[in-house]
Amino acid sequence: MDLNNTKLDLGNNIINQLKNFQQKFKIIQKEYITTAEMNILDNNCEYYGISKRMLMENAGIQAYNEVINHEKQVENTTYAEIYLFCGKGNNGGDGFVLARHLSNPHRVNVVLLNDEDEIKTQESKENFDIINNIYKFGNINIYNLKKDFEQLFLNISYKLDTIANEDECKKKILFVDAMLGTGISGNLRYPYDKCIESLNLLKNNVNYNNYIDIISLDTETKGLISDKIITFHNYKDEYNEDNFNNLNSSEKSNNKNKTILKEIGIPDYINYLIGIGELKSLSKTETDSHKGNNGRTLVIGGSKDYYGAPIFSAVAASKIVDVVTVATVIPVAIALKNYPELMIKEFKGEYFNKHHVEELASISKNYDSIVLGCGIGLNPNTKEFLEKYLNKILSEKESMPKLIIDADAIKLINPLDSDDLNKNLNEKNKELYIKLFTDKNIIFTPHKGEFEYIKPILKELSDIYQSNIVLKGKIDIVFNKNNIKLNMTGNAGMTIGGTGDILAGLIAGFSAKNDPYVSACAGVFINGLAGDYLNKQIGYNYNSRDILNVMPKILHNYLDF
Ligand SMILES: NC(=O)C1=CN([C@@H]2O[C@H](COP(=O)(O)OP(=O)(O)OC[C@H]3O[C@@H](n4cnc5c(N)ncnc54)[C@H](O)[C@@H]3O)[C@@H](O)[C@H]2O)[C@@H](O)CC1
Ligand SMILES: [K+]
Repeated sequence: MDLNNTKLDLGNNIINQLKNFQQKFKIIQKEYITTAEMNILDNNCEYYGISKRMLMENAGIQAYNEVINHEKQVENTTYAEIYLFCGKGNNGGDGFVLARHLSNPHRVNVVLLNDEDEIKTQESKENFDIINNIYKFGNINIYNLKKDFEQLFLNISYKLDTIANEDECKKKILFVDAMLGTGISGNLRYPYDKCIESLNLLKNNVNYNNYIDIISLDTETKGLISDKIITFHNYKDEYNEDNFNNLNSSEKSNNKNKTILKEIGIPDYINYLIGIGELKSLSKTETDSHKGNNGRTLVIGGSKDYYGAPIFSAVAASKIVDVVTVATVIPVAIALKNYPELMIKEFKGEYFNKHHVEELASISKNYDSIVLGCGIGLNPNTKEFLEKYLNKILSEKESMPKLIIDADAIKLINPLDSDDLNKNLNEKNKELYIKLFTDKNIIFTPHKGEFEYIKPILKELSDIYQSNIVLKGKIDIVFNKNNIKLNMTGNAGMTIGGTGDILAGLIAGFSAKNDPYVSACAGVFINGLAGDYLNKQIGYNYNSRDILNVMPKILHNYLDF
């Protein structure tokens, strides 16, 4: 099964192939999505044309359907009043959409937790404006909680008393929690904290309890006890991490039982596509930074046979981090004199060998990320060097930089005792490749041929591998034990020499200060984007140096680096 033999028509056959790939390498996707991943998905939806405005409308309609179902749950119960507590983020935006749909025929009270001019996003503002335009005609009241707090909760208690007294008519009041969703950070600020307190008080009041329903949109705002959570797209329990983990098992299952998951128009395959989201999630260059703050990368590579590879890799990394050192052997170091932006650490000899291990291992811990392998060659001394070097730095776990293992290094560390790739893995350096493949800070960047050296190891360690693999090809596959994504950028022009070295350098640059998996995704994406940009300008007449030259422009276009 090979994703790269697909015809241009991607269709769902690529998803089936992806599923086969997942099975083959026992990639188990998590059942829920984290906030960071949701934000990446948001931006990727936008990148592929599914706007946040569309998603918000879908969320609001899905919530509307659920509210109506919930209302009907008890025989001829109706919501005499609905209060939607709306925050200033997009969770609040969902509330505005829901209010619009509920306002006919329900009586709807939109309660702003912040002032109108604090509403954060365009899509949320637009949905509030609609409410503002029609509320005179619809059954809609608008409150500003900071101004109306006392009066509002007095009104609510009065209405609850009235309903409680007319018991026979089965009326209820619905509170919708559209205060905070996945954008919550830290402890609740006023008036969110007081609002939650007041709602919980009302809910716990025996005189009112039967006449109140509380429904949370997307996530339960911290501290609120709601009857139902309508969450969108993937179930998010990472958001509830603080109180989710504190919940005991029965509460946890209750949390899940009261959560209903609604799809909002994000097609499943978008989860598998790399887009602008990964790039945007990377930490930005700190403005008031001093040298080294924005990452330090070490490139270990080069040999008598290849001197260009480590340079391509190092120059690529230098577009992202502010300190790049090339550790290489003398024939390459001479060529590096023309690259003043790079620091050089020179080692005697024409190939790396075991005498270089001590010194190189000791300087390695001063770096945030390391590229290992570009142009390093297949000399037997180098194989011995790699095994000793890797064993040494992998034994010092605490200061382990992110490690990108590329090109010949992938071949050299292969634990097979012969070139016959189907032979069993030999015991000789088994503990080395177990260390290598169970470290989530390690990223392998094989092309198809080099992947043959990795496959048998992944098979044997299929239950425990944690490292990241970038399987380069027409469609790049970036995966680890719990994630798999495809990269669609790039074109046939990218097969020129050096693009793999550039990719390794970009991933090292990104991963110096960011999550290794996301950095690997961002690396293949931006590398292909640069190639596509050049392809549009000059067809296939570009080389790796051209890619390096346009990289700052591409990075700037897509990132506020
Ligand atoms: N991700 C998606 O695909 C979709 C997301 N949608 C909604 O968008 C939400 C995420 O929107 P946002 O990222 O704007 O985040 P939120 O809507 O959760 O709001 C975040 C804002 O609330 C404020 N805030 C954060 N923590 C606070 C605290 N402790 N006390 C007081 N104020 C606090 C901050 O100013 C922040 O800007 C989701 O939960 C979901 O409801 C929907 O529109 C559907 C589509
Ligand atoms: K909420």
